[in-house]
Amino acid sequence: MAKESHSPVNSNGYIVELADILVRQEEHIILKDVNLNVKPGEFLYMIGRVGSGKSSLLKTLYAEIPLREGKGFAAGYHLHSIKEKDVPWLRRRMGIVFQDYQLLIDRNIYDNLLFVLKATGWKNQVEMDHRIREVLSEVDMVHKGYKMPHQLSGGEQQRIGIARALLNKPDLLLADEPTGNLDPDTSDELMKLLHQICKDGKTVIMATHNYNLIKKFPGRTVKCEDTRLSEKQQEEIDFDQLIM
Ligand SMILES: Nc1ncnc2c1ncn2[C@@H]1O[C@H](COP(=O)(O)OP(=O)(O)OP(=O)(O)O)[C@@H](O)[C@H]1O
Repeated sequence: MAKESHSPVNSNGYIVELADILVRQEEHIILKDVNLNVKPGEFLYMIGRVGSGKSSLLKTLYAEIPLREGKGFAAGYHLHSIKEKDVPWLRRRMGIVFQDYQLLIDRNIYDNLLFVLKATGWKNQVEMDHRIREVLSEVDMVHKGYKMPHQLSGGEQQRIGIARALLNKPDLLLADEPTGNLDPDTSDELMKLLHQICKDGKTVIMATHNYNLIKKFPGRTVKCEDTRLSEKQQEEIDFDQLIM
């Protein structure tokens, strides 16, 4: 493993490197002997049945689940030795997108984004305003800042979820079932957006159990299955196995 660095990439050239890690939820072993290398700019799908450990692995990457066995590196930080005080800094290097959007329902979109900027240390009003406009433009929602979350469709709310994840210019975007609540057409639009964000230079790791999306938008794929993580070639994926 490379040493801690301010660069999001370690000396092996990876933005994520996991070596023989074990993922537990309480006393249960969810995944073991996990090895994974992700290069900057890659789009990686993480697939597997409900309960196979996709969310747990993502939570390990953003240090919600502490890494106690094995070694891990993500976006500039060693996960096996990261200090509590550094976890917010790790999270600033990652954007996290959730299935249920997790917008604050008591304020409009602009204020949702402003809240995150202030919470992550931004102070200058002009700079915050500029950054909010930039991210809204990236997700094609520039005229929707005044809307309340409930006035947006699910697809639009998820675009805002992505905009929020981009606020601090993360190197790595983690998306946990981002299309889980969306209809197929809206899911396709969102996938195009995520792939565009990847083309623009970000690394994207996306957990999904919707194999049809991978058929339409092919990409490197790893699967959580029977407590193991393994790489799958496109032809090995059973596209008929659509588990919603
Ligand atoms: N907080 C928790 N405490 C204990 N066990 C948990 C906790 N969260 C998840 N688990 C268990 O860990 C296992 C893996 O769950 P996880 O959410 O990582 O799977 P997943 O592949 O993301 O599933 P899904 O597609 O439903 O999100 C499941 O058996 C689940 O019941």
